[in-house]
Amino acid sequence: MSLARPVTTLRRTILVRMLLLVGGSALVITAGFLVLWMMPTLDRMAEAEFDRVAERVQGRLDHTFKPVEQLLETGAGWIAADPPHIDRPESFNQRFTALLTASPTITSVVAGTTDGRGWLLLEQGDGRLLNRFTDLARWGDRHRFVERGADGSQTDYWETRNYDPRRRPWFTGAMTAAEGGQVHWTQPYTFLSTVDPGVTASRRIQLPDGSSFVLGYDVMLRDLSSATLDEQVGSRGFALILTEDERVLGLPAMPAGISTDDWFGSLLLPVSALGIAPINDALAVWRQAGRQTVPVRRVSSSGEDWLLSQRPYPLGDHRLWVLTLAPADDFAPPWILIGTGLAGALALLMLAAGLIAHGQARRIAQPLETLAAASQRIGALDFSAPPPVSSRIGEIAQLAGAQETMRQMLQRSQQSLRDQAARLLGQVQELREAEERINALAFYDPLTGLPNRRLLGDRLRRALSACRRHRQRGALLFLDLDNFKTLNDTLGHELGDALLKEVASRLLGCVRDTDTVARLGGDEFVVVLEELDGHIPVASEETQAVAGKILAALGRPYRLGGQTHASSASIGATLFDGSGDEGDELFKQADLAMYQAKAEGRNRLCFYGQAMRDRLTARTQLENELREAIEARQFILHYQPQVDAAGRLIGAEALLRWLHPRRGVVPPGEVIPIAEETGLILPIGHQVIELACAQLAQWAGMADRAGLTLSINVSARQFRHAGFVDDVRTALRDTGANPARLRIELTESMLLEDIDEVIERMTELRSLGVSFSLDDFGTGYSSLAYLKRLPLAELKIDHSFVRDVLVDANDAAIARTIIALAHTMGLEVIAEGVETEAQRALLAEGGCDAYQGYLFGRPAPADELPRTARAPAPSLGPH
Ligand SMILES: Nc1nc2c(ncn2[C@@H]2O[C@H](COP(=O)(O)O[C@H]3[C@@H](O)[C@H](n4cnc5c(=O)[nH]c(N)nc54)O[C@@H]3COP(=O)(O)O)[C@@H](O)[C@H]2O)c(=O)[nH]1
Repeated sequence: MSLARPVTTLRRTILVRMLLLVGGSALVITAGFLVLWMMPTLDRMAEAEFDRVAERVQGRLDHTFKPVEQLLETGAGWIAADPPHIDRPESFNQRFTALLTASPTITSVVAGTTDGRGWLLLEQGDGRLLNRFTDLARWGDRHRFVERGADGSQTDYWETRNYDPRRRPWFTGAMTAAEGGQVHWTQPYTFLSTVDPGVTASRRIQLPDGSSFVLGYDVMLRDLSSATLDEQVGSRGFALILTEDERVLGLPAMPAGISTDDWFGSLLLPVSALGIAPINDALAVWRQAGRQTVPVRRVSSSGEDWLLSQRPYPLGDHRLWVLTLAPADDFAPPWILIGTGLAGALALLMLAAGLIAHGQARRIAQPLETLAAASQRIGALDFSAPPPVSSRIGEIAQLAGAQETMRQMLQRSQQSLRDQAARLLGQVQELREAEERINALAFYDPLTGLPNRRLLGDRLRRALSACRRHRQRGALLFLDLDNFKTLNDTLGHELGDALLKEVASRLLGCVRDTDTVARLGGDEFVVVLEELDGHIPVASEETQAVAGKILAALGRPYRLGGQTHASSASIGATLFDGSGDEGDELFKQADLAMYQAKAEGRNRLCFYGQAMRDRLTARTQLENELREAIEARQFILHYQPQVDAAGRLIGAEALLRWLHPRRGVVPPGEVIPIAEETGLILPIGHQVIELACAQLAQWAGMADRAGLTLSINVSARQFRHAGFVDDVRTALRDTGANPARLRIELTESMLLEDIDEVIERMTELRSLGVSFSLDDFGTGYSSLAYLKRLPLAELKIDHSFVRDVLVDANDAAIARTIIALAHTMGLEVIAEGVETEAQRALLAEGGCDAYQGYLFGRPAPADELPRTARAPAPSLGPH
C-alpha cells in the first residue's frame, strides 16, 4: 500500500486546530459582545456624552444668568442701605463700576424711581464709562451724560431724549412682579443706549422712605451668545438658545463665510433665518412631537443621523429653550480605538492561545514524533534502542510501550532471521550445487561430459531456428562406433568407457565451438554442425569435410590399458535448413544413413538420400499401421512347442504375429524393432501379456494343456516400464491364469544396465508366481555374479550355438558349458532352434533338459499346437 506523502505534521495540525478553535471562539464571542452588549451600550454612552454636552450648555447659561441675579441682590442691598442721589452719583458709580468690571456679562446698570429719576452706568468697550442721569421732575426730558475715560478724564454734557425710566421694560416688569424683591427678567428688547438686543434683570427695592426703587442689570444677547457660540458640540454640532416663539437668543457657532456682524444680526430673528437645515429639521421633529422637553433624541437630516437635545430654561417668568444638535457620528464610540483595543485583546488572546496550543501540541506531538521516528527506524530495520518517550497521556504511553515490545520482538526476530538466513544461505548453496549436479545429470552425459539427448534436442531446435533466420543450412551427423560392443565385451567396461571418453574428446577437436557434440548413450554420438552454406551442394561439401576429419580422428589408434586398439565409426548425415524437418525426423534420417554406412562397410559417411527417404517413408507408414493395428487388436500369438528330454510337451513359447489386413501374417522381426524405437512396444507388449494369460487360462481347462508352461518375450523397454508388473498382475487377475504357468523370457542385454532394478522387478514378479528364462544365453555379456542374484528358473541356449553345434566344436563346447553352468546354479536348460534329431541328441548328451525348435514344431496358432510328445522325424523342412 502505497502511502500518500504527508502534507503536514501532527504538531502543526493540533496547533492550527487549537488556534482556529480559540480564534473562532474569540471572534464569535467578540461579535456577540459587540452586537448584544457593546453596541447598545455604546449608543447609550454616545447619547449620554451628548447629554452631558447639552447639560454643559445649560450650565453655561446658569453661569451667565445666576451671577447676574446674585449681583442684583448685592446691588439691591447697596441701594437699600444707601439710596443714590441724582446729584451725587459717586457712591452709585463707585459701587456699580466695580460690579461692572467684575462681571463680564453685565453691560450696564440701570435704575429708576417712581418719581422719574433715573441712573445709567454703561461700560463702553474701550474701558470708558458712561453715566446718564435723569430727573424728569427737575430736568424734564433733558438728561445729563457723563463720560469718564480710563485715564480719569471726564466729559459732562446734556442731551434731550424722550426717555422715561418708568416706561422701560425692566422698570415696569419689576414693578409689576408679584413679589417685590423677586428678580424679573425682561423679554429680549433693544437697549436704548447701545441699540443692542438684550435682556435685563431687575428688581424692585423698597427704600426706607417707603418709595420704590428699581435696579436693573443689562445683559446683551451678544454676550449671552458666548454661552453657545463657542460651545463645541461634536465636530459640526450646534448649541443655541431660543425664545419660546423660536427666535434666536443665543447664536450657535458661526458658519464659515459669514461676517460676525451678519451673524450677530441674526439675533432675535426667527431661527429659520439662520438657514441651518439640521436645526430646521430637528425643530420640525420637535414641533411634531408637541414641543416637549427632549433630553436626547435621534433625528434625521439629509439622510444623516443627528442627536438632538431640547431643554427648557426658565428665566424669570419666561421660558427659553436650549437646543443642542450634533451629528450622531460625532458621539459614536471611538471604533478605531475600540477596534484597536479589541484587536489587541484578541491578539493577546491568540498569543496566549498560541502559546497554550503550542505547549499542548508539543506535549501531544513530541512523544508521537519520537515514536514516529522510532517506527521509521524500525521500518528501516534499525532496531537500536530509541530515545525514551515519556508522556502522561495514557494512549501515548501505551503506544510507546507497545512499540518498545514490538521493537524488541522484531529485534529478536531479525536476529533469528539472520541466523536462519545464514542457515538458508548454506542450504541454498548446497541446493545450488545439487541443482548444478542435477542439471549436469539432466543435460550432460556423466561419462563424457558431452550434452545428452535432452540437451541435444534443445541445441538442435536452436540450430533449426538459427538456420531459418539466417537462411543457412546445418547438418546432423549420427555416429556409431564400429564393433564397439565387441571391444567393450573383450576389454571390459572400464576400458570401454575410456574409449568413449577419448572418442568424445576427439570429436570435440573436429568441430567449431558453435557446433554441438552429444552422446546419446552407448557408442552413439551426434554432431550438429551449424552455419553451413545455404546451398545444398556447398553444405554437403562442408559436412563431408568435417565428417572426413571425424573419421580420420576416430580412426587413429587408441591407447587403452597400456595397449593400442583400433576403432572406427560409421556416420549418417542429413542436412537441414529449419524449414520443415523436425528434430525427430532428422534423427531418423541420420540414423538410417548411419545404418546405410554400416551396411556399406563401415568407417564411412553416408548422407541421407532418396532411397533412404523411401525406406523412411515406408517405416513411417509401418509405424502408422502399427498404431492402427494396436487400436484394432490385430496382433495374435503363435505358439511354438517346448519338449522335455523324453519328448513330452511341457510348454510353448508365445511368439507375436501381426494379422495385417492386406499383407497377411507379418513376423515380429518387422514389428519389434520399430515398435521398440517408437515406444509402441508398450501397448503391443501389453496385448501380448493379455493374450498369453488368456491362453493359459483357456489351457487350464484342458486336460492335455493344463500343465504347460507358456513363455512370453518381453523387450527391455517394456520390462523397465514402471507399469509392467501391474500389467502382468492385472492380466493374471483378469484372466484367472495360473502365474506358475507363465514364464518371462529376458535377454542378456537387459542385464547390462541397472541390474539392481532388474532384480528388484524380477523379484516382485517372482512373488506373484511368475518364473523367468534367460533367452539367447551365451551371446551377451552375462556376469556370473549377476546370474547368481537373478531369480531365474531357466537358461535358454541361443540357437546360434545350436545351429552349428554339430559342426563347430566351440559351439558344442559352449552348449555343454551352458548346460553344466545352469545345472550348477540349479537352473533348467532349454535349447532353442533345434532343427535336427542329431542336434537334439548331442544336446541331450550334454544333459539338456528341454528343447524348442522346428524339430518339435513351428510357431502356430494355439489349436495347432502338436499334441504329440515326441517330434516327428527330422525331415521337416523350413517353415
Ligand atoms: N518382445 C517380443 N519379442 C518377440 C515376440 N515374439 C517374437 N519376438 C521376437 O521376435 C524374434 C523373432 O521371432 P520369430 O520370427 O517368431 O522367430 C522365432 C521362431 O520362429 C524361431 N525359431 C524357432 N525354432 C527355430 C528353428 O528350429 N530354426 C529357426 N531358424 N528358427 C526357429 O526363433 C524365434 C524364437 O526365438 P527366441 O525368442 O529366441 O526363442 C524372436 O527372437 C523374439 O525375440 C513378442 O511377443 N515380444
